[in-house]
Amino acid sequence: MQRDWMTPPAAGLGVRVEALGKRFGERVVLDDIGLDVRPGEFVAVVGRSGCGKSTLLRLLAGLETPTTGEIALGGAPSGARRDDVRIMFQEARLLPWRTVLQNVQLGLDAGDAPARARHALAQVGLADRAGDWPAVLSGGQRQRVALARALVHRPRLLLLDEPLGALDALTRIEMQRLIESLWREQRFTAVLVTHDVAEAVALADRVLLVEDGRVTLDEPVALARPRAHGSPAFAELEGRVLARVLGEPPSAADRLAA
Ligand SMILES: Nc1ncnc2c1ncn2[C@@H]1O[C@H](COP(=O)(O)OP(=O)(O)OP(=O)(O)O)[C@@H](O)[C@H]1O
Repeated sequence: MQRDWMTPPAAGLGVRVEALGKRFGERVVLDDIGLDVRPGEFVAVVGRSGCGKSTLLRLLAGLETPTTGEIALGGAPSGARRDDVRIMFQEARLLPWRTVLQNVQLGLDAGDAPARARHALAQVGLADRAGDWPAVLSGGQRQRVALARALVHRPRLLLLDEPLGALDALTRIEMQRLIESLWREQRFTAVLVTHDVAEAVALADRVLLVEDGRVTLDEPVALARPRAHGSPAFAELEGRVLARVLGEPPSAADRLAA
């Protein structure tokens, strides 16, 4: 029988951020962030280490409170954490004394929780590992479990804080493909923080650069999906965004294109 939780959620949540600032003591981390993410859009945020990317994601998740400015999710002012907004980190953060299935069903009401968790595990290709302990999984498999733990709540906004940062290059590309196919199927809005400009260009509709507490670049990625790493158009865009992240002057070709 088809159940509600087997179908994708109604629509992704739109995100609107205005004049967002965050200070920790005297340190101004975010100064004046403006951001508009359409429902169902996939946006990547890049920037140098320490520029405040994770802080921005934590603010969107309701894990931090803004010092100044406003965040609206789905048109409503955001405050506390909400169930349809999930966040995934670089570490899977699984409970080692619980099985894979128990980790995924944490936080669900009893009833059909095991069936929902199994469904989410199947979506990430781990249907046969439900009874395993986290310790026997590879790093990539643990991140799949973390992804299932987010998906089981049918998120309308998925926040991804460098979730593939600790994986080897091949596993990373496999996981990128999995995230992209789930995003296409489930239609959640996605905001990905990554150090890897190629990952941002592979997955995002737009790449944003955060510098000096502001968004200083908003680059649309108009390449057809799935995107071929290394194609000339991919490499050109990746090189251009990377140069901006590193603060290098534009090349002659960029100046002509601008
Ligand atoms: N809870 C906190 N208390 C004090 N300072 C903090 C706190 N959280 C973050 N910061 C500071 O805010 C700045 C931005 O941190 P954040 O983790 O958001 O950067 P990031 O761009 O995600 O960095 P990275 O790419 O290295 O992960 C850093 O200087 C960090 O020390």
